[in-house]
Amino acid sequence: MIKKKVSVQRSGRWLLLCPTAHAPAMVYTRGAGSILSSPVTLQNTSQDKNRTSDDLPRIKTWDMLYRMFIKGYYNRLHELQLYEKELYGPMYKVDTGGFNSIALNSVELLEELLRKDEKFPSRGDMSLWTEYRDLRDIGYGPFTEEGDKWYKLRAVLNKRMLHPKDSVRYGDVINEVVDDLIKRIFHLRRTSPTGDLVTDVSNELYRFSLEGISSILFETRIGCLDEGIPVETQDFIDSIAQMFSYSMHVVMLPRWTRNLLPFHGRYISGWEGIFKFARKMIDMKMDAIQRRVDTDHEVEGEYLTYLLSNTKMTSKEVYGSVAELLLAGVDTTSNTMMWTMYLLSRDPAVQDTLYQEVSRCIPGDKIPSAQDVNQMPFLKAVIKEALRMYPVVPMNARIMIEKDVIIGGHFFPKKTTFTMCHYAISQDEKTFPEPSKFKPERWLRDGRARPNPFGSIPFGFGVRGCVGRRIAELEMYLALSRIIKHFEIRPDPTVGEVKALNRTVLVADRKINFHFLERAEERVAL
Ligand code: HEM
Repeated sequence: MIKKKVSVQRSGRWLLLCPTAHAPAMVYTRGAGSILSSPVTLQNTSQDKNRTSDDLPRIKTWDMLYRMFIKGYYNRLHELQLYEKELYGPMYKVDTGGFNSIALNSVELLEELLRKDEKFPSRGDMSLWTEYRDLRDIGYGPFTEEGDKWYKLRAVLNKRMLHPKDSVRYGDVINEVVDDLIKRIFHLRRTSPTGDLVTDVSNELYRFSLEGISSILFETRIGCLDEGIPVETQDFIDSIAQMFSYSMHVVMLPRWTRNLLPFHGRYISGWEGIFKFARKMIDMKMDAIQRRVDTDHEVEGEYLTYLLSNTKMTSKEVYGSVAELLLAGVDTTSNTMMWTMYLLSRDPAVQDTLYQEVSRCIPGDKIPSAQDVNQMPFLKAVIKEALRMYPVVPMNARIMIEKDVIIGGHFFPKKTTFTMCHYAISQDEKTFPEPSKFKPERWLRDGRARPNPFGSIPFGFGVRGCVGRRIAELEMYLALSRIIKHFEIRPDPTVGEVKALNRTVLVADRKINFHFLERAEERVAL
């Protein structure tokens, strides 16, 4: 709550400029291949001190192209990590002319790198995203900003978002959206031919996630879960899809094709649509705040109100940051929920354990609150395990900008790019026995030895880690606990076995349907 009289600034800037960061799809969609056939083991001995990247197994352009386009890894780059680890061991060099990096593919090397990370960690070139902002003079957000400016921006954005106790304040807002999700599941299954089937669940979860994150970031509902989505909201959804789907063309095609081919124009028009909507929502909030200030009323609100009235951010800077928070917070959360439900649907025993915990902690018609979630360790473990098996951001990057670094006994000069193979690392049976089994219990703090924490870090690590982590977790906990309370989720046998594709994030290779069987003891009026 803001008590003092505040004025909403509309001009000036205190940050901006500097390329970088990542859209998970862009930075992470580089792959590789090689001519080496036997595994290589790296040892950390004193003689390694003088080793450099020249001593590492090397992957060249044609190997990469062969693997991606002939062997079909283009869409399955996460699986390529497993394949390459078999061939080259835990550290290898990707040297494809335009893109050079050192791939780290073991938990030890990953930990070593992240513990040596710099004060202002960097993920790499993000000009794809900054270009539009430069064109329209919009501020950079947490993804695209770098260096000291990024650090200061994160200090502002982290407040009211990153601390576990911060997420509690969004519990009621999220629960309203969860109410609508549950109602929508009831409606969809009722109107299905079998009376319990919901088709294309990913799409429903996308709508839920977008509504959830928008209701936090815009402090208003945008109607994604309504029967007929409002036209403006639909345009916004289409713009997001358009921007992402034309990103790859923009990355792959040379600049001179931009005036000849339609792709770059469509990419830019996707951004236009995103910012048109975001600007409208933010301006509406700003006007409302200004009206209250002008009439000497208290200004009340949460995240957006805080950004607009408690920080020195200008509206253009707020547009930039809010748009990036929003884009980062939809596919990630919705696909994690989808994979979690997929795993639960195939494992009735785990699903039942979860149901027992949920119904014990939230008996009767009680709606779980953010605090109640802390009484449900198995619920948390289920999502943690789903993120281990399907880390929606399966690969990430770091560039050591300022300093040389030694990793795994090898010397790397500053400006070296490292790719972190999170997917393969989280499948390593040394860290996770029976890695392909869905075993949430491995995360319980019940006296058993816990896995190396770097084995699965789905939200990244350190000061550059995910800013939306607490919100994403709360959304998933509140939604999943309610779904499991009402329904037993069963697979739709007509769908068959689902594989993951490495697109913007890890997505399913087909539309997924579930049967939602209403639990007799939970039949409550909605
Ligand atoms: C299951 C859900 C999510 C997962 C698995 C996830 C994962 C990640 C990962 C792996 C990173 C990179 C961290 C690093 O480089 O160390 C990241 C960054 C980021 N995430 Fe998330 N994320 C999720 C949800 C969200 C949500 C809901 C938001 C917005 C509220 C969000 C906003 C961001 C932003 C802005 C960054 C860039 C931070 C920076 O560079 O300073 N994410 N996320």
